[in-house]
Amino acid sequence: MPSLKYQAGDKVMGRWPGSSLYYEVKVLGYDAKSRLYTVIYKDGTELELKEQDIMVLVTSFQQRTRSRSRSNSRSPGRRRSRSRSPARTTRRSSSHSTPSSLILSGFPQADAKVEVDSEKNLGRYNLRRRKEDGDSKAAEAKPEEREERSSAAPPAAAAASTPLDFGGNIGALVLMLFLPAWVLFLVLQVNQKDPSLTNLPTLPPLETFWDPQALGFVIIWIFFQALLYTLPVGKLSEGVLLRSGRRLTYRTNGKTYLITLLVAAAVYQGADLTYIHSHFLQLTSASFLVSMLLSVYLYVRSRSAGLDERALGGNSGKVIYDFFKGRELNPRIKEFDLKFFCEMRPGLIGWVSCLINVAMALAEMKQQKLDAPSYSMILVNVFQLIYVVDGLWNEEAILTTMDLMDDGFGYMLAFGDLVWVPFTYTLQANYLVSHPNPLSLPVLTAIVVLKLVGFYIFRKSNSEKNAFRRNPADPRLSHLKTIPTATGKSLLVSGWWGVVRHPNYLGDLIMALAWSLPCGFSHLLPWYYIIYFLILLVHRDSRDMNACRRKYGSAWDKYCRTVRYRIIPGVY
Ligand SMILES: NC(=O)C1=CN([C@@H]2O[C@H](COP(=O)(O)OP(=O)(O)OC[C@H]3O[C@@H](n4cnc5c(N)ncnc54)[C@H](OP(=O)(O)O)[C@@H]3O)[C@@H](O)[C@H]2O)C=CC1
Ligand SMILES: CC(C)=CCC[C@@H](C)[C@H]1CC=C2C3=C(CC[C@@]21C)[C@@]1(C)CC[C@H](O)C(C)(C)[C@@H]1CC3
Repeated sequence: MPSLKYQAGDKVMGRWPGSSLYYEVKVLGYDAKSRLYTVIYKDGTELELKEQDIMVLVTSFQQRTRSRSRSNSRSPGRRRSRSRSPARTTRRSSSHSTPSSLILSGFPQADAKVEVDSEKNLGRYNLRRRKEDGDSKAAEAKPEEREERSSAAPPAAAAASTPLDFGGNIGALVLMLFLPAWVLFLVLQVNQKDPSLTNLPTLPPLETFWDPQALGFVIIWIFFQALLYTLPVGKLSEGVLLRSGRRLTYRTNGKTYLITLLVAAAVYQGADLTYIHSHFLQLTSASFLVSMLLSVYLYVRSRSAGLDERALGGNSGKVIYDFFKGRELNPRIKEFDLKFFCEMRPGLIGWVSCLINVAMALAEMKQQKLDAPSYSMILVNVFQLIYVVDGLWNEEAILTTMDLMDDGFGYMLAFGDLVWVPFTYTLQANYLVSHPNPLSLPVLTAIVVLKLVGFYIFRKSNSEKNAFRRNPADPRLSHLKTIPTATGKSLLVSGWWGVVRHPNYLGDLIMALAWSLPCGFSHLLPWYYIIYFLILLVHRDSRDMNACRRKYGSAWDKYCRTVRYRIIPGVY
């Protein structure tokens, strides 16, 4: 490569894709067509980088010399503080010719210009490779060592260059208009005697949508849940390490309150919950209003969030897209985490525990003049109750999901949590109120077995990944094979995560099937959930694949080669 800036064999600093972190890499070659350098990181990860993502390596000698001269000019106080905190970044000397990106020796500082602290940085980055991939414990570090190393993993600042999902601004705008319209369609359609596709509902007069009492109930419900969430009862759990270098704590007390609510509902049965069924449209529009106000609040406050507090995917600078996707990663009012609260409490608990689904069962009894809910209704209620109780029981596991780790909190999740989940995930129960579907015992048994199989796969796979991410050295996981990655984190390649790349989605989809089956095959409407869910999870899977490809580079490719299927073994 004669006329090139970097030659094969050169040791340089290469930017880690999607981040502002630079690590030592060796140049392997250059592709004139794509104008990309192939480089290899110290752990063996090979990536292709643009020239602007590469810079000259600052050697330990140069570094030491500069550090010495710099530290000589520093106040003793500053020197002391540096040696006490090895994870701190160092300021770039003005004479240094490297780009103003970040090369980190520890936690990233979004707005700081820092320089290569190569000795320390490389020491941390120089991962011990496994003798073989299957030798899981040989190369795994102690948890505290792992924690330290993983501090180098998260990208420094929310890059505006992160690829846009959903078709960017236009796609986000279309979705923002389409999603509420779709909810409205479902809510109106399910009340039709014949909810088939050839019999579309007519739009009711505008004043039907507005009911101050319904708005009052929605606000009271949310504030009641917020009050329960803030009481100092229950466990405090730690979230994952953030790019800002912080770890947030969450009060994971959902199950305590779910039990309290269920007991309270069983004891106090005087309330006429059928109000929920008869005012479903008004409750939906009231919740939509609340989610809209919340989204505006979230967008406005995100303007004062630091770069390292913004989601990588929601900080594009495109107003509509960022409003939809969510700009701030973990918006909090003091210790009150808005995203965690909205995702786990008002909508989720409202969905099943003592409100919407139960209200549908009561409405069915009233409308069909039954002494007890039908078997189909009982199945749907019990299945979804299991799902929500499980979610709250394992609340801590949500801290390692995409929503909590990667997605900002904006319209998508605010609307999803407060409108989409409570008012569309209840569609099967809503449908059964006026469209009975008697079940024979063998069919009922088959559906129960299907649900249990789905639940088993869902729970086991989610718990396996959560346990591994929390403590990779957990002795209960010692039998699992892993692939090391340049970030210091490993990827599970056997167990559930060796079957397909998203075994948890597989379990979730099987459960979704079991939720629709009790409604029979007379209409497509109650099957909407599984169709939507399939689209959501396939899209989510590809978003995650792209994000992991950016995070883990060739280690991810290796994982994909080993575990070939994404969600359904042998099919997809
Ligand atoms: N009912 C509903 O409407 C919905 C339910 N869900 C459910 O929520 C749950 C969470 O889903 P979601 O947040 O989308 O995704 P996951 O819980 O699957 O999280 C994906 C992350 O897991 C890590 N990961 C991926 N592969 C591996 C591996 N081989 N070894 C170790 N870690 C790995 C990666 O993060 P990293 O490496 O950074 O840790 C990746 O970004 C699922 O069960 C899903 O079915 C999701 C959406 C909607
Ligand atoms: C179309 C649209 C607006 C999509 C928004 C998607 C949200 C509805 C979902 C994104 C991820 C979710 C999760 C759950 C509910 C649905 C949303 C918010 C979840 C809380 C359900 C209960 C599970 O046990 C779970 C905790 C694993 C799950 C987490 C993801």
